[in-house]
Amino acid sequence: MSIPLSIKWNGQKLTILDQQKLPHAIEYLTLEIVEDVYDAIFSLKVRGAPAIGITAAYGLAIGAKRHDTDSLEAFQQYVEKDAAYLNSSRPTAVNLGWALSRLKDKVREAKNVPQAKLLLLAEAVEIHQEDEASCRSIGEHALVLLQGQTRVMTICNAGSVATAKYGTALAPFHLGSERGRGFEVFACETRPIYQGARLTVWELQQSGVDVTLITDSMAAHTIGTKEIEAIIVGADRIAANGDTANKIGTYNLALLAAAFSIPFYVAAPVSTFDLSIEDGTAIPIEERNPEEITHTNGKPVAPLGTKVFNPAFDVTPAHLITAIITEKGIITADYQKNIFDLLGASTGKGERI
Ligand SMILES: CSC[C@H]1O[C@H](OP(=O)(O)O)[C@H](O)[C@@H]1O
Repeated sequence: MSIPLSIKWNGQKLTILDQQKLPHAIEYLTLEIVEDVYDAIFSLKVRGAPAIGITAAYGLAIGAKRHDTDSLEAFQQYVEKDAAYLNSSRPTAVNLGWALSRLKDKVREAKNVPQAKLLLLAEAVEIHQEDEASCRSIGEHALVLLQGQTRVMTICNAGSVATAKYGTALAPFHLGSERGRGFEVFACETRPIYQGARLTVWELQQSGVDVTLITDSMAAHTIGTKEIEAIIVGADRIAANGDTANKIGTYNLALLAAAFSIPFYVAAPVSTFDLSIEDGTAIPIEERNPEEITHTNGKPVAPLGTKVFNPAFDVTPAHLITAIITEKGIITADYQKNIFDLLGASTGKGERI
């Protein structure tokens, strides 16, 4: 797979692929301080639930290196403050808070500040490496599920650049291409910031996958006329009952899948599950700058001062989801029961994974 990695850590330096420059430029940014990481996440230079979590983890670790104190208590307070700041960059993807929580837990194991700093960094590297393995496993499980299905639709970008590597929803296409398993993918452009047109199309072309770009409003007509056989999407937060938050427009596709009686799959690592919430009504939905809708290339399209509603995500009810594909396996309804079975009895209600 010849797609540039979204996140690089060389032991000293954190660099990210600037996703706002894709697909026409491959540029990496070095993030040196916590504020750089916050800005990179907030401005979607790095985006995608898993990639956000990995980047924030490194951000917390590099930020902690700058805290010169011998007091472990003071150090832990600094880390808590930095983690809260990074966690405020975007509200919907649970991977952000999940990754930061893992690092904060590690600090509590430390006996002194130098050890705490090493533990933070080691945990960030661990999260990064785990995600690559998880995405590859999701791709393998998804290939099994998609057997006999060639024409598949997706929305947004749940691809390699949104993760450590391979992606979630796009993982089967990247892996399949390496094995001569052909797909015809129909990518929704994903207004208002075009993750589908800019990122998914580019990724799949890099992997030699047959990809066709459509506007979001073409989805129903395309499913019917092109005889789409399945829809597969990523996720930003999955509640205990299986309700799933993903890019705005995903709910539309789930309704269309039901109307056309085709399967609707969610692909996500277990780090995207948030068992502390019963259902999707508790998932915070990010609302972004109205100019993402009123402007194109910085120029106003709508009349100035137009009232705008710009939610970046929607929530698909579990009953519209055919299966959730994770690195640990595939789950189907009854999600409430099967999610806990999949994750083991240790994750009781109210615990994050
Ligand atoms: C595997 S990426 C998951 C998820 O994140 C994306 O949102 P954004 O581009 O705003 O970061 C999109 O919802 C993907 O499906």
